[in-house]
Amino acid sequence: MSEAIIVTRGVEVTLGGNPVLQGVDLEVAHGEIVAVTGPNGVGKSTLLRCLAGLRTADAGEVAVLGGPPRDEPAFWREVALVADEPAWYPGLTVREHLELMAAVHAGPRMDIGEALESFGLASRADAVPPALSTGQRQRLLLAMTLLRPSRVLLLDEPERGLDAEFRRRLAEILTDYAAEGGTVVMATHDPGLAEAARSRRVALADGRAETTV
Ligand SMILES: Nc1ncnc2c1ncn2[C@@H]1O[C@H](COP(=O)(O)OP(=O)(O)OP(=O)(O)O)[C@@H](O)[C@H]1O
Repeated sequence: MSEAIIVTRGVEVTLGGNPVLQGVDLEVAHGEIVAVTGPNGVGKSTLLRCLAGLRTADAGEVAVLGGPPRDEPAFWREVALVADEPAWYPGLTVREHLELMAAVHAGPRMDIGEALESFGLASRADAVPPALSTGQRQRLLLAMTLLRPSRVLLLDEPERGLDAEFRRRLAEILTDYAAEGGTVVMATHDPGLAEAARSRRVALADGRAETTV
């Protein structure tokens, strides 16, 4: 068994007086892709927020890369998150967003042209985000995140707004990332994406996590 990069033990979170997570045990190995599934409101985003250190568990333990997640630069240099907060600047073009990521993160994983091609954004390279479609903006967020080096990728419904063809492409992008030694946890409602990415499926139900496939 390879080294566990993410470990949770008995994680409990109560929100607005309601128990959401009630003892989540999860281990994610180095190079593994885990898809967290389950109905709306079951706690997938809450679990990701705990892994990202954006929410503290009321009980239990969370370790990412050997220690508790910390909302500080050293942690965020290793861990990349795509959630639903917009992370783009209205005054910069698609190409400039990618140039910005390449400039601030040492050792980008691909060059700008490659990223534009890989994420299907070449024809929109000179557009600003407000002029992009919903799916193109999501591709931009993913391109910015995958361009920078990281060891852990946390994705909250990465399929949001993406067409079927690009979802298949995303599965390849994620398997390549994992093959390079990255570890992925994504919350998803798309069983096709979870399967195409050859992920281990972990279903959240009644506040607990269970591997299903
Ligand atoms: N700030 C908050 N205060 C109170 N309740 C909250 C808060 N944030 C989330 N919740 C509740 O916690 C539960 C879990 O929410 P969460 O967003 O983690 O679910 P999810 O599985 O990601 O859902 P979805 O599939 O709809 O994205 C939901 O019932 C939600 O209404």
